[in-house]
Amino acid sequence: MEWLYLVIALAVLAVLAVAGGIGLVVGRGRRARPVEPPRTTPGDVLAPPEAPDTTVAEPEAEREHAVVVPTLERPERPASRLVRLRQRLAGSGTLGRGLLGLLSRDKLDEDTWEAIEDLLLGADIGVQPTQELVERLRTRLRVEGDAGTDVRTVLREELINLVDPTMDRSLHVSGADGEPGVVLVVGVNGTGKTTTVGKLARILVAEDRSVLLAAADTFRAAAADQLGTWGERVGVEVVRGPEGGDPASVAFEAVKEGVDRGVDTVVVDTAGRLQNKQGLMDELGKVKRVIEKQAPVTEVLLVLDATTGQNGLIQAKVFSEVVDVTGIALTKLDGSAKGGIVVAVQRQLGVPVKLVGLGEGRDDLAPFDAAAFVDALLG
Ligand SMILES: Nc1nc2c(ncn2[C@@H]2O[C@H](COP(=O)(O)OP(=O)(O)OP(=O)(O)O)[C@@H](O)[C@H]2O)c(=O)[nH]1
Repeated sequence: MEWLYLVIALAVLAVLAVAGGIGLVVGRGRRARPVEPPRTTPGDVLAPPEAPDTTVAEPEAEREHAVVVPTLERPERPASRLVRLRQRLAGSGTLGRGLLGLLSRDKLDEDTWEAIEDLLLGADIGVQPTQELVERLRTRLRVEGDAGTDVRTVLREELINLVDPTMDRSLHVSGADGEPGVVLVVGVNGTGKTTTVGKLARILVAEDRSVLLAAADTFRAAAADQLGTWGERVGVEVVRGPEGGDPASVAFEAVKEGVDRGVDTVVVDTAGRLQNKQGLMDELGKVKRVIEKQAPVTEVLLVLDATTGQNGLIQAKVFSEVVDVTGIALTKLDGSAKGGIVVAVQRQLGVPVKLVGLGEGRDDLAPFDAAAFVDALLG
């Protein structure tokens, strides 16, 4: 009989030992594993936002006891970003090269001037600015041509005039009396609004500003997640509400939080549903009104997709009638052979282009500069 007790006791001990072993393995498997992020150096073309995060994600239920050490990225400083413009505008190079080729002909006859006009119109510069530019070039080349003036120099000067170097292109991201600056970002769906908010947050962080983001695009749930990912990478928090909730209340909470915490800038992403002008006016009007119970909106940025040409301009016009737009972020300029849209949009909306989107990389948003832009066009 004793031998039977002995066998049972041994069996129980064996089972306990095996169970303990399994417990240990599961416990280890639960820990988060920080991953070395790719180095961000100026000039790098970074991966699109969908690139893997800097920490290995864990299932929600297992996250409770995990210690996640976030590794923050250091975004590129804005000053060095415009150098990428030249190569990214390669598609638009046809405009610069084409114009220079035509203007350098021995004889500038009517056919040549017509071809110049066609080239400018094809680059979306718009009818009125095209006529003005052609008139200026005709006069200057007639008067100065014989004196041996360089065609390229004349064209460069006139294009810069057309883009207007006198416009104030500074972003108003600071509030008065210690209040945060509030940047309201508006525009049609798909123009790159949320991406631009994320990229703008990086520009502000690169300039050592504290930032809070508001996911007031409650219409598209993924937009808030998208912003969360952008924010996480650079240590910026996102205030969000329930899906389908009131965008104005999210914006209000974010700006309130910004005031309470004393952050430098709050950037508010909005939904760009263009179902009708009245609906848009009601929604954006309300968002702006409730924000201003906390702090004035210092900048209203309209995001416009450069590849949509005149169509995009018509839609953009509706937004500019609904809110007082103070600056334009022109996205996807890298994919467009129609750099002339910069001139058309400024003329039609009467507002300066302040930022340009140059690609899907995280730091592919640059402050706009008229001379650098024209130099990139001329190649
Ligand atoms: N090539 C290029 N792609 C861009 C640029 N800016 C944004 N995109 C891409 O455009 C697509 C749409 O961007 P989103 O930011 O989701 O657009 P959205 O306007 O917020 O869209 P909704 O949230 O639906 O209103 C994404 O694939 C972006 O990566 C740019 O400057 N260049």
